[in-house]
Amino acid sequence: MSFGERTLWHDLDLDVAPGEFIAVLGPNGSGKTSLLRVLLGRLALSSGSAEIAGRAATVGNPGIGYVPQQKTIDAGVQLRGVDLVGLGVDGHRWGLGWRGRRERAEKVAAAIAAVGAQDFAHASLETLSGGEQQRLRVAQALVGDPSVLLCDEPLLSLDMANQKLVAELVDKRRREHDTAVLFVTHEINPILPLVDRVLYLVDGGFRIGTPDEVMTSATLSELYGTEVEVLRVRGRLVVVGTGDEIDALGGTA
Ligand SMILES: Nc1ncnc2c1ncn2[C@@H]1O[C@H](COP(=O)(O)OP(=O)(O)OP(=O)(O)O)[C@@H](O)[C@H]1O
Repeated sequence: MSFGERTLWHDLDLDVAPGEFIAVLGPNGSGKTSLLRVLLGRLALSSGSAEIAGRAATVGNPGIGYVPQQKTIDAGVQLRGVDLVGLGVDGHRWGLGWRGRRERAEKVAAAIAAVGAQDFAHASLETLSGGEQQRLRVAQALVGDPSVLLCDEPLLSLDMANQKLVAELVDKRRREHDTAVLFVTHEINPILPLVDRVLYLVDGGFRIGTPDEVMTSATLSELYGTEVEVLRVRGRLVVVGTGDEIDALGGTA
């Protein structure tokens, strides 16, 4: 994938199995969101191909659920949680008659229940906390019964309890429905126990493997082209020396 002279990645060959949980890591501008946009059919590859369940990536693929980067809901937007989740329903599938409307409402209610959002789904989104809004965004992504779930920084600006809750919702989905997950994040620790493989992008290069294979001082030093240390502190991974926001020292390497 290139933009003019700039190559985000090349020779990237990634096969994601049903039910697999892949964390996509990398510094700002390394191409994580671009990778999701390729799979969503919103960005064309410079060369090569991207397929979802054997079909070329296209816009509006009902097999994909997408949790976009969290944006605060603008004050004055009178959208409720049920409306947001309803936007994720593929209209054609449910028809327009009362039966279609009832099936649609049942789907929306089931998705809201699956993320435990019944108590606040009828409130205006602008009145909800970041964690509550994020649970509804996950419900919106799941309501179409996707076989692939793409998540772009879904834990951003959530406290630890809500990070855990949202990560567990995604994990439950892939375990119960064999949904493959690509999870873009700057913070691997909240999802470390769930991750099968890591795709780590840095400045045109990448590594793919289990967290134990990729998250090592040797591998990341090679990838960043500078001395990087990966430490394990109380079960958490601490990365030092990258000079970017993944760095435990906050980019002051
Ligand atoms: N349509 C485009 N045309 C030209 N350049 C683009 C386009 N889309 C993205 N880029 C560039 O590609 C690079 C990768 O962007 P991308 O948003 O994929 O990075 P990212 O890894 O998701 O970053 P962040 O962690 O900051 O969200 C950036 O330098 C961006 O400016």
